[in-house]
Amino acid sequence: MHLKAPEHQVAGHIAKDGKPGPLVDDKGRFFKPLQGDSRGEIEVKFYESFSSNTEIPDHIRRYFPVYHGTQAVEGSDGAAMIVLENLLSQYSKPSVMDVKMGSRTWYPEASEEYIQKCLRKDARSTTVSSGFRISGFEVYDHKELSFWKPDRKLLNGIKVDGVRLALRKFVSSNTLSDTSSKPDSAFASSVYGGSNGVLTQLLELKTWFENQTFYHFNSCSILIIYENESIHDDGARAQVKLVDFAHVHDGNGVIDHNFLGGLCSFINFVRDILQSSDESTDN
Ligand SMILES: O=P(O)(O)O[C@@H]1[C@@H](OP(=O)(O)O)[C@H](OP(=O)(O)O)[C@H](O)[C@H](OP(=O)(O)O)[C@H]1OP(=O)(O)O
Ligand SMILES: Nc1ncnc2c1ncn2[C@@H]1O[C@H](COP(=O)(O)OP(=O)(O)O)[C@@H](O)[C@H]1O
Repeated sequence: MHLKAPEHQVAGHIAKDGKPGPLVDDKGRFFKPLQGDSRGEIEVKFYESFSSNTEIPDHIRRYFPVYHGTQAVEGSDGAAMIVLENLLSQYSKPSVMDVKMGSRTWYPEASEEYIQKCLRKDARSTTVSSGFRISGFEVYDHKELSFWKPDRKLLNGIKVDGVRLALRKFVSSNTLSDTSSKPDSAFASSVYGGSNGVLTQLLELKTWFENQTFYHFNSCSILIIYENESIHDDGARAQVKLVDFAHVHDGNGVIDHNFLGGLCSFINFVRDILQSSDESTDN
């Protein structure tokens, strides 16, 4: 089995200081290291529960990576990995964004030290103010014919205006590293709009979150993906997926207000960009 580091990972842990990072194979699978201090265990428990939960409708299941169990991986010093569907395997020039949901990324059962660390990051980013933060993104630059990724440290500190700008850059065709040029939002309607676009998918998820009480998706991310190669012909093939279940808890019959609130807020940001790009094409 030939394994390599994923080309378009936009957030989360990477192989560093002897610790394994995620890997992908050529058969469409994504291997995520089992994280220590119960996180790996919690994520496996979630995937086992979710994949056998017969009350999850198919139209919702498609928003989650397919789970293929766990496996000790030779290429990674025998480390145990969670084996998932590689969400990017069918994309050749993907733009990818990771949006961490919720107005708090901590939960009462966590250690005081962990809560304090989360609180600092939540307050410094748009987590507290807007109910989500952009954790990372990478865009295909149609002018430079290469991928562009903003600096993670800078991205972590952006405020609401920065989020609006990032959401526009994510769907723009002009040179993205040039801070003086205004993003043209050329792909806003093909990526965010339409019956298969991001907004429609987010609204479908919202309907489920308004009712589901199985799980509380603490610190979970929405991954947005689209294809640049086919954007002018076959379309953007935009997909919304949920990833990172290392802090999911039982919902115990209670709505996940933290995720739902963040989702509603994120929907409003996406809708605003769609509306403003419609207005600019009308003029
Ligand atoms: O260690 P850090 O500071 O890189 O924090 C990780 C976060 O990075 P960031 O907030 O972007 O700096 C990281 O955030 P992203 O996935 O990159 O959005 C996770 O929150 C990670 O925790 P976990 O894997 O969800 O348990 C976080 O790891 P832990 O601090 O929880 O180990
Ligand atoms: N199933 C997947 N297929 C493809 N890429 C993925 C998948 N899951 C996660 N990723 C990539 O890895 C990043 C980190 O994933 P995540 O599960 O949040 O890891 P961590 O727990 O280290 O934060 C995501 O932002 C995304 O770029």
